[in-house]
Amino acid sequence: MSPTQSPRIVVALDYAAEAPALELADRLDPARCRLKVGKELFTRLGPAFVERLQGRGFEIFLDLKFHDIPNTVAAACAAAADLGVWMVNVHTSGGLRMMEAARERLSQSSRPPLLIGVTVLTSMDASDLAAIGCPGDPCERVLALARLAREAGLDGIVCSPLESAPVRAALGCDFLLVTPGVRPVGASVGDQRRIMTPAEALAAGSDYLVIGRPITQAPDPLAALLEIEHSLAPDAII
Ligand SMILES: O=c1ccn([C@@H]2O[C@H](COP(=O)(O)O)[C@@H](O)[C@H]2O)c(=O)[nH]1
Repeated sequence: MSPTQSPRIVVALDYAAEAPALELADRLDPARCRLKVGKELFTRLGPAFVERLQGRGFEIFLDLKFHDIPNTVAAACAAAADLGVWMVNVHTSGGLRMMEAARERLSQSSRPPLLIGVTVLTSMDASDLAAIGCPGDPCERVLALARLAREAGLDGIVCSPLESAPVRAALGCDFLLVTPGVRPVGASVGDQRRIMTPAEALAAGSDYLVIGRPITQAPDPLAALLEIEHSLAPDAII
């Protein structure tokens, strides 16, 4: 990969403790991937852990999926901006005013992170949605929430790669599609429900592939990452 190219794989550092997470980070190259810090490690280790990773040169997706009243979410986004993260996210189901408040507050930051809206969790299928009172096709719901996120001025959404092509067709190219629910051929699906392979996800129009357990739980995480990169080459770069 040339230095001018930007990595499209975001490794989800979902570990129960700092040591294995840093052990993996120390084997990874910030030029080849970004890292995602989510609820588990952030709750255990806090902002200092994010700073340690940033100190090693990694751009960080702070995946805390803020979902609260507008004032609270805006303030949390400002805190994420102060931490210097690359990307932060909120739940689109928090509504237009909440997303607008986050956008507005980040516009006051000198170095705002990308602001991304979570649509329908990739662990949910149509029956899960129906059970919470939202019957219908997950893709239709993702499209509706994506339009709302765009109206609020967000930079993009989290969705399944299954929705990348329809969202691209509806909303165009200048809207980031961040997709978990990525499983290499043969990998365990786990709790994910709406999935594609890494190559399928890129071909469908995903900008960033969020991949956790297929890398972090592999006997050799670095080899697993390299295998995924090879499955994507030469399109794994932007
Ligand atoms: O809809 C969503 C939103 C976020 N995630 C997060 O992505 C990773 C996926 O990890 P895997 O081990 O590759 O399943 C994880 O941190 C989730 O919290 C998501 O999966 N779906």
